[in-house]
Amino acid sequence: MSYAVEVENITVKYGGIEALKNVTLKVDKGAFLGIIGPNGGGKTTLLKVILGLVEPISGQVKVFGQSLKQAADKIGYVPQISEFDRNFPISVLDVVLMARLGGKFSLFHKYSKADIAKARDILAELNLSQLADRQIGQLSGGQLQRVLIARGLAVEPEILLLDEPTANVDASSTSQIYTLLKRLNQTKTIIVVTHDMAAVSSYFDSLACLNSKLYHHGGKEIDQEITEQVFGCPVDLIAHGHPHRVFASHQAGDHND
Ligand SMILES: Nc1ncnc2c1ncn2[C@@H]1O[C@H](COP(=O)(O)OP(=O)(O)OP(=O)(O)O)[C@@H](O)[C@H]1O
Repeated sequence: MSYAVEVENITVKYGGIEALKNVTLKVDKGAFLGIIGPNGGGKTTLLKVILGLVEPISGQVKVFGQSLKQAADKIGYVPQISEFDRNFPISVLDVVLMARLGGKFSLFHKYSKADIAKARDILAELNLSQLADRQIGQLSGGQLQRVLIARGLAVEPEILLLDEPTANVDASSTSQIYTLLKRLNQTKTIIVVTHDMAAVSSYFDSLACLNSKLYHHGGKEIDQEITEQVFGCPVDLIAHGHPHRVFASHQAGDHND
């Protein structure tokens, strides 16, 4: 089995803060991986290391067996919605088009017909065509999140990394977004940082638990010992009503599911 992403012995420090300690994570091609952990546990940092946006002090990352430089165009990124300035006066179509330029964005750039056609195709695939000319400031949270996914897909990646894609959306948009990701997973490796434990139980096929160190990577049924190590609190505080499905060793009958 070839790995989509191989993170080996990565350590990241921000000044005195050790955000990642010796993290090794090998993600199979075609995986739909959820990364969970407490606030400040290093989840975003790990995504940024995989993207080459944060430089580790030790360790290495490979994507499909290649260096990050060689494989940069194989990865699409959907940042946390809070990192995105929705007051920027730009249309939905332009958000997707800009991503096709990579780092070479210029206000005076003229997009090729092929770029415009591709951006429109992606919007159509995500059922967003009717919003193409809408200013992003006029979108709902769920719509903006799907536009950001469209932007992540604009580079036609083989791997899609998403940071909290359902943090600010309601239950119906959440299920729409995960259904969409599940569909995209038919052709892409998907890695999602999330606090959404319901998603963990119903959508992901594997799970990584991170709190500076990686405590678990494998099946999505994790035991109480791991959750206490990772979160430092009882399971019930994080399970949001889905303890049985998520936590295999949890006592049956403790909760009404
Ligand atoms: N640019 C930075 N400079 C300094 N410290 C940082 C920087 N980015 C992150 N950190 C620190 O590194 C640690 C890990 O942060 P990170 O954002 O990776 O965690 P996270 O698991 O994504 O958190 P959350 O769930 O709250 O989004 C935190 O202590 C954070 O304050």
